[in-house]
Amino acid sequence: MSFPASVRLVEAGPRDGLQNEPQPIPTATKLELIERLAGAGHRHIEAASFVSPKWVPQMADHREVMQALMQEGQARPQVTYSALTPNLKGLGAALECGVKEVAVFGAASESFSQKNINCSIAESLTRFAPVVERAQAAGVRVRGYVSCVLGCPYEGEIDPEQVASVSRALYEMGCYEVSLGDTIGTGTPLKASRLIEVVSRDIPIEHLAAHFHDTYGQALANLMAALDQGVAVIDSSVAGLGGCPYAKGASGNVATEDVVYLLNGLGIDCGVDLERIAAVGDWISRSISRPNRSRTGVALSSR
Ligand SMILES: CC(C)(COP(=O)([O-])OP(=O)([O-])OC[C@H]1O[C@@H](n2cnc3c(N)ncnc32)[C@H](O)[C@@H]1OP(=O)([O-])[O-])[C@@H](O)C(=O)NCCC(=O)NCCSC(=O)C[C@@](C)(O)CC(=O)[O-]
Repeated sequence: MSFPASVRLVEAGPRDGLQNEPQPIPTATKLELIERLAGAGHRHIEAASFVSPKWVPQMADHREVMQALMQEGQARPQVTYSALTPNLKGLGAALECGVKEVAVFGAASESFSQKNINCSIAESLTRFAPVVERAQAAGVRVRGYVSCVLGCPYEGEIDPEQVASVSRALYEMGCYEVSLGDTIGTGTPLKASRLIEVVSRDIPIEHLAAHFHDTYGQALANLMAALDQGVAVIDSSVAGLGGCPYAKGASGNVATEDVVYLLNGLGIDCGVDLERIAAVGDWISRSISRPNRSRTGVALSSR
C-alpha cells in the first residue's frame, strides 16, 4: 500500500456531529467546542449549517455561531470555519456573517435528495449553481458534498457511476473539493476503493475528500482504502459525534481521535494532537451527556 505524506482533516463535529442531537445545545457550548478543536490543531472546522430551522432545529443558531467565530477568526486566522448553505437564502445569511467558506450538499440517490433537501438531484444542481457563482463572486470558497456514495437508506446499492456524475457536476460548477459521504456507513474497503477509482477518473484525487460514517464499524478500513488510492483529505467528528437526521439509524462520522491514531501509526502528518483531541472528545461527550464513540478516545481517557 502507498499513502500520502500528509492528510488534511476537516472536523465536522460541530455541524455533522451536533445536528442530530435531540436536546438543545447552548451556543456557548458549540463555540467552546470549536475553540477547543482549534486548540487541538484543527485548521478546518465545519462550524454551522445555514439550513431551515424547521428541518434541523439544532442548527438554528447558525448566525450566532458564525458571527462569534468571524470575530474570533481574527485571533485564529489560520483556521477555516465553514458552513453548509443549501440555497441562496442560506448563502446570503452566511455572507452577512462574513463566512469565508461554504458547502453545498447533494446526493447520489434520488430518494435521499428528496428527503434531505426536498428536491431531485437535477433540481439540487440547478439550485447550487447560483450559490456557487455568488459565493465565488464574493471571494468565498465552495466545497461540495455527495451523500449516499456507498449506499442509501432508501434505495440500497448506489452505482459508482452515479456518484461520479454528481461529483463531476459539483466540481465543474466550481466546488474546489468534493467530499464523498458514506452517509449510512455501509461501505466496505473494496467498494470504497472502486468508488474512488471511478470518481477520480473525472476529478483529480487531490480534490476529493473521504467523509465516512462508522455505522458498521468499517470507516477506518474504508479510509485505509481511500488513503491507498491517494485521498489526502479526511472528514471526521470528534468523539464520533453525529448521525444524519434523514438517515435513520446512521451513526456519526468516523471519530477524529481514531483517525489521528491511525494516521500517527502510519507516519502520516495531520497537524492534530492526539492527546488534546482525545481530551476534547471526552469533554464534549460529558458536556452533552452522550457516550464517547471514539475507541481511541475512551482508551486514552480511561488510562
Ligand atoms: C434545503 C431546504 C431549506 C429546502 O426546504 P424547502 O422547504 O423545500 O424550502 P423552501 O424554499 O420551500 O422554504 C420553506 C421554508 O424554509 C425557509 N428556508 C429555506 N431555506 C432556508 C435556509 N437556508 N435557512 C433558513 N430557512 C430557510 C424558507 O424561508 C421557508 O420558511 P417559511 O416561509 O415556511 O417560514 C430544507 O430542505 C433544509 O433545510 N434541509 C436541511 C437538510 C440538512 O441540513 N440535512 C443535514 C445536512 S446534510 C448531511 O448531513 C450529509 C453530509 C453533508 O454530512 C454528508 C453525508 O454524510 O452524507
